[in-house]
Amino acid sequence: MAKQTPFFTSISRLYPHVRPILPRLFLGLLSALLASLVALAIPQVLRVLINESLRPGANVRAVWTASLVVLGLGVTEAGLVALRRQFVINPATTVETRMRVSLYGHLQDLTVSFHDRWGSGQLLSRAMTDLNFLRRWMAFGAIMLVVTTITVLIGVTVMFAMSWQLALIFLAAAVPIMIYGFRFRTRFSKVARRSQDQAGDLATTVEESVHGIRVLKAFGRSREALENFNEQAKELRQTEIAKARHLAAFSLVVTLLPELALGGGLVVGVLLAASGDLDVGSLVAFFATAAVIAAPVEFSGMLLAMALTAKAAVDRHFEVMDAVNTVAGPAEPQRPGRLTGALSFRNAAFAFEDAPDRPVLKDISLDIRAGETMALVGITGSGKSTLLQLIPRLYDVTDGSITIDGVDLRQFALEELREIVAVAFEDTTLFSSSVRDNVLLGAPERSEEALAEALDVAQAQFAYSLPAGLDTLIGEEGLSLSGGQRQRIALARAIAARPKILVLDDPLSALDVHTEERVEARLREVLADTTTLIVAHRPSTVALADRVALLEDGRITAVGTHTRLLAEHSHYRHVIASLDQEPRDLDSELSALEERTEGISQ
Ligand SMILES: Nc1ncnc2c1ncn2[C@@H]1O[C@H](COP(=O)(O)OP(=O)(O)OP(=O)(O)O)[C@@H](O)[C@H]1O
Repeated sequence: MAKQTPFFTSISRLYPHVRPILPRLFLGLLSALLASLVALAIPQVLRVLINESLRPGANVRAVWTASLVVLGLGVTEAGLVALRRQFVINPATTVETRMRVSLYGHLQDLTVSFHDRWGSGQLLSRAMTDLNFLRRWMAFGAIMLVVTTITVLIGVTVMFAMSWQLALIFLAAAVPIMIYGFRFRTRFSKVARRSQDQAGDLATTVEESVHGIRVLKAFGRSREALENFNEQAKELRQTEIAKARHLAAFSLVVTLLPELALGGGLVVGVLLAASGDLDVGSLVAFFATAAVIAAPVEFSGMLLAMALTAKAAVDRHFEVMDAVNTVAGPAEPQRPGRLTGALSFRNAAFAFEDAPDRPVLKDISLDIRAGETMALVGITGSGKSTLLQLIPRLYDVTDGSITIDGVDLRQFALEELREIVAVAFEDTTLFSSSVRDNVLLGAPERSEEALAEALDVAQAQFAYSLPAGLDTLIGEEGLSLSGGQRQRIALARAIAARPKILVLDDPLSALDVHTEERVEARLREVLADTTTLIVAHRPSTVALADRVALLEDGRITAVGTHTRLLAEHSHYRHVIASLDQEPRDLDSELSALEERTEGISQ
């Protein structure tokens, strides 16, 4: 459960965003306040009207004048309400947009560890629902809360001025309202927060099931997914009902008590008028004033509920904005004197944030020479993908260091590091845009040549035959590509970035043998002067490498050529044998390799 902060501490955090629009908000507030004061003035005109027109020999012109004044005040009040809207709606949408953009920017900066922990729906609901609510609160709820408070205070003062005895009856009704209001605030805050969090969880479930719709259908789990969703939706409904109940109970109190005061006040008022202690005009004006402030008082429950929901929205927004980006570039970045792409791990270790005592990578020391291609081999779960993700600093080492040409990754400007290192993961993500944009995502220059070469190396020529060629929309909202096609586009994206260091996480796993052979042939040429670390799940991928590093339970246990490791390392032989789909005779393969190597060296 998030820790509760006082209301004003939370709301004051909006100040930097609201500051630029404060003058317009203030004008909006002023319009709303004037509208309320005009409404409060009407009973005073009524008082004069009654006292003047009902007395014997009254002047008929005075009746007309007073009626016209009442009409004029009514029109002015309507005009001022419209003016409030005019003043605040535009600036409030500006604040909403700015906060949304800064949230999105911050989410882009935050670490992968942060995104591992946060459900996408929670972030979605913060970016959309919470900020949408905050806009409506700034433009209406906050202003009306201030105006209502001022109106009630002025109204009560006017009522005291007209008859302190009657006003005291109304004041007595206000005491239980305030006590109840305090309890309402505490209870409502909790359910408001709970409902917003549950709405976020519900959004995560929708997102996940839409994303995984094929799996759910294929495994016939749609019914379970629906039941799970139904449960979550019911929980949210219960919370919403609890919210509505709290609000209804408070609204009942704020409506009923003034009505009771009105009844009691009427009896006392008539007695005062009968005894001559109060003139009839003041009696009517008193109750007309009470009627004017009755509406804001009744409305106060809703306004308070809006304010508490807005506070929860602010807290939720800043929970994300306060998350610190631990993977940031240094204030004074360094770069190597000469960038060759030599990559070194020095006693590097890594543990995920949720399991700090169980390091996934331990004491990794590995040197990959500039231009060298090294394959990373290990059984499933040994930490290969995790190790690759350390290189573009998707995660930071928890111990030791990784350097490029002697400079620690953490000393590079982050943008520069990510220009030096390009990645292609097995699980490819394509964006909702054209093939061209997807491939050139990280390219230093958006040239047709770079695009064509990258597609050629990745053997992704199929892209030219798509309905709109390279301008075909792919990704979530575009054309669906096959797994192998997606992988080749992702590989082309990594190649088009022309990195010094290429990090490939089993990028050919979905390709058929022939396409894989062609990609490998072209990759060999490209990789000639690019330092490459490639996770290999197939012996054919291992064959691309100059040397192989064997990862066993998070440790590098052997480094060498494929031939040497086959000859000397039993676990390596075991891993290679397990990678192969076809049964292989490793001994005869080794003899053949040795013969070939001897032939070359002679
Ligand atoms: N985000 C994460 N949070 C916590 N633990 C994780 C996370 N990602 C991976 N792990 C754990 O780290 C270990 C290594 O995972 P990793 O994906 O690096 O293995 P791998 O060698 O690439 O496996 P595979 O060959 O199956 O892809 C696994 O035990 C996995 O459960």
